[in-house]
Amino acid sequence: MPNTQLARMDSFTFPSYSIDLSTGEALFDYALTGPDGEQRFTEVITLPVPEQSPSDAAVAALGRVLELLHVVAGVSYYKAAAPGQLVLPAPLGPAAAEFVTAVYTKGLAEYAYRNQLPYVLELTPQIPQGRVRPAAEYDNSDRRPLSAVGGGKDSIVSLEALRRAGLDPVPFSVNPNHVIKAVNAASGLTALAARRRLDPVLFELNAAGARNGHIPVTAINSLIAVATAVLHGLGPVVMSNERSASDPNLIWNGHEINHQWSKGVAAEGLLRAALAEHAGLTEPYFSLLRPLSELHIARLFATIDRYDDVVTSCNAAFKLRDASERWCRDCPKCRFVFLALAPFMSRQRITHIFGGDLLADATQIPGYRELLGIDGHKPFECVGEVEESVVALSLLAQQPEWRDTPVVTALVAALPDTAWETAATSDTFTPSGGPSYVPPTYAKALNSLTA
Ligand SMILES: CC(=O)N[C@H]1[C@@H](OP(=O)(O)OP(=O)(O)OC[C@H]2O[C@@H](n3ccc(=O)[nH]c3=O)[C@H](O)[C@@H]2O)O[C@H](CO)[C@@H](O)[C@@H]1O[C@H](C)C(=O)N[C@@H](C)C(=O)N[C@@H](CCC(=O)O)C(=O)O
Ligand SMILES: Nc1ncnc2c1ncn2[C@@H]1O[C@H](COP(=O)(O)OP(=O)(O)OP(=O)(O)O)[C@@H](O)[C@H]1O
Repeated sequence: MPNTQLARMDSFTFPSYSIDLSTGEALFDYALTGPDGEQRFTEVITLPVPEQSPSDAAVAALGRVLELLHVVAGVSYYKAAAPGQLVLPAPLGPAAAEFVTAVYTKGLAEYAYRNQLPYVLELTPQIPQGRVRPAAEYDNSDRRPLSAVGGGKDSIVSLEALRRAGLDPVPFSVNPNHVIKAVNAASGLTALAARRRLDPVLFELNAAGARNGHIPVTAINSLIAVATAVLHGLGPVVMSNERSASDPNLIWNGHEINHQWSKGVAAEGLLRAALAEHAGLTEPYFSLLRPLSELHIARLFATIDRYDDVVTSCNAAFKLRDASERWCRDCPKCRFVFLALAPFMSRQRITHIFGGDLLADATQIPGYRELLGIDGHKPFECVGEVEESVVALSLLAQQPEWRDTPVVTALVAALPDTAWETAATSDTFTPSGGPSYVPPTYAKALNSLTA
């Protein structure tokens, strides 16, 4: 379909979804419609099939989770045209409606900003009138947790904390690539995986110049994880989203633009409430690392060495096409993670993990200036707060192994005196007292890493 026609699309709808429990394959249909006709899409999500048939209660709860997933996974196709009307397939209660609205507005905020589409930030879904049948309560809170694994340091910290605390986690990933498979192998635990196949038509439209941009992928992965946990009779989904994920990159037209919105604490609260209301799940989902800074997580990661040969946090390794083998060593995430880990491990160990030494490379200085808030705004990537970067630099500046490297020397000279005062009084290593949904049974799990 030519892009002139796509640009005239005025409505996005959700014609149907279905699941075949014998194969785990769910089909989610979407449609963009306008005066020139219709563009249909089908996304295929395949859940792992359990050995034992799920109970009737589990199947009922699963159906409700998939209803939410159908609507949320539509963001990938909605964004190809961003019509003004978003017409939901069925009535929703207030909590589910609030969550879905937030996914399409706050979750697409970076997309709206980059494409200069301010109305997306104010989108109000059209929700069919009618009563939503209340969900039966489904309490799986005391079962084994499903621990989402993304291949990076954060999910490794959670997985090890849960394991050492005796909570017997099951690793889980969507579309595990070679990095995730290697992390799972290093853990020695038996993992579950779901498959997600975007409609290839979307890539054709993208190649032809359709609107494109960032989507709240964690909201989609999270619901796939919850669906898998319910289908397998497992307990809560444990995420590894840190406190800095809640910080916006910038403010635009009075709205917060946050690349990591669906990793933030507000999204976590909305998803939990939607799952409780719509699917009856009492303890479905939380982030174990929510109270911690990235730097604090990096310090915990440094205490674990069994994943050094495989851990990879660089997003370039997770592209659908032309992915990098491991760390690309030239993106904001590689720069930030290197800076965050360096104070807590030897130069030899970190150089082994990354395949190179970023602080010895003067061409990295401009990128580090952005992370430290000297130039530009916080990059649109999963990176910590400016204050965390400043604290990491202040630690490196005191270490003989690091203080004379070209990058550390240049950055120390560039930072204003006020930054050092901020670093000296920083609460980076104090868990925040802000909102966190970690249940009491799990709250002490992180101590198992430092004990
Ligand atoms: C790996 C990556 O960073 N991808 C982002 C990149 O996309 P690119 O074209 O370079 O590569 P692909 O990921 O292979 O995507 C190909 C096209 O498919 C579209 N698409 C992909 C996944 C999906 O669920 N829906 C889709 O429509 C995509 O738009 C591409 O056209 O740039 C894109 C545009 O900015 C980003 O949307 C891609 O981000 C992925 C969805 C992704 O998985 N990104 C995570 C690594 C990521 O950014 N995570 C954030 C958390 C964000 C959140 O709120 O969940 C983080 O860790 O901070
Ligand atoms: N493919 C995936 N399948 C399931 N969960 C995922 C996947 N990718 C990321 N996640 C989860 O989403 C959350 C955010 O991912 P993120 O990439 O920030 O974490 P990470 O890979 O553990 O660590 P790092 O921040 O070092 O990259 C984490 O809880 C992670 O476990």
